[in-house]
Amino acid sequence: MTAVLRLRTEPLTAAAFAPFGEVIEVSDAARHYPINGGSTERYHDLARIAPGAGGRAIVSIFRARPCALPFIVEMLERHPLGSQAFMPLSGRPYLVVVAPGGEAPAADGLRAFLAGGTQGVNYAPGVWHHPLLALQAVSDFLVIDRAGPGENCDEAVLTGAVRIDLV
Ligand SMILES: NC(=O)N[C@@H](O)C(=O)O
Ligand code: NI
Repeated sequence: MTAVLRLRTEPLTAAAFAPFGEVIEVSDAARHYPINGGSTERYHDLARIAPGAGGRAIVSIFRARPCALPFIVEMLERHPLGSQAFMPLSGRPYLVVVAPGGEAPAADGLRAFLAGGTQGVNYAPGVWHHPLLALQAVSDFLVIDRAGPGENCDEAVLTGAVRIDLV
């Protein structure tokens, strides 16, 4: 029987997520100022989009089916050559499961965040993360990541007898 490590989700905040990248959201903590004659407030430069050398930043939409809970995390991936940003378009929460960069993700280093429906995330290059985990219903996400030469997706199976059970 595989041991199950129960990983509780934590709220997504810029400070808590800082080791993994940025949170993309309307926040008074961000630099913001009025534009367009005052009709619009610009929340400026919220994430470091990094297409890497020879890469190009591309914009896509992911339509994701919801995952069932509790969710067993068995693998993570990373994009060593560029960042990857997700911005929810459907207004629903989703799960963000990450581990610090490095050769392989360690199960005891995993963090699980419950992202709100108006919070995006930008994974810095090389940050281990689980592929998109929508919740509740089919949800759309705007995705900004990298196109270009080179292999930009490493996958790692969580080793050891530990599986992460998100509750
Ligand atoms: N495969 C793909 O484009 N998406 C993943 O990288 C992901 O993080 O969801
Ligand atoms: Ni990814």
